[in-house]
Amino acid sequence: MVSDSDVSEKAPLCDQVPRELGEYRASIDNLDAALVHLLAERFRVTRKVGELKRQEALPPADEGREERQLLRLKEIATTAGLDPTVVDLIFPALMSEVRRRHQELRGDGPRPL
Ligand SMILES: C=C(O[C@@H]1C=C(C(=O)O)C=C[C@H]1O)C(=O)O
Repeated sequence: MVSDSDVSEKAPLCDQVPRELGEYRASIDNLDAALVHLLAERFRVTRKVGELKRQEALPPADEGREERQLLRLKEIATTAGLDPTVVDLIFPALMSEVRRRHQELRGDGPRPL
């Protein structure tokens, strides 16, 4: 069983963390907010792509484009000093969600029984 004292040791209150940790976390807060804004913008643009694909009767997925983009982003990551495997962890999930939404826009998502 976890007592109250155990919990407070494992999850210190914000005003009890060392100053340096608090500063790092403030940076993380700002960076995470910026990432969410960038993601929102990416999804706004990919929705336009999905609408265009529906109008033009183009397939929702373009595997070649995804592969080229992943290669490009891994090169950028390496230049930025970031382990490129991070790109492989995040972007395929994003692209998969975009494809799912494109399919949904076409009206061929899963049908109820
Ligand atoms: C956005 C597109 O649609 C899909 C989603 C992609 C993405 O999220 O980057 C890339 C290719 C497609 O599978 C596109 O074709 O450009």
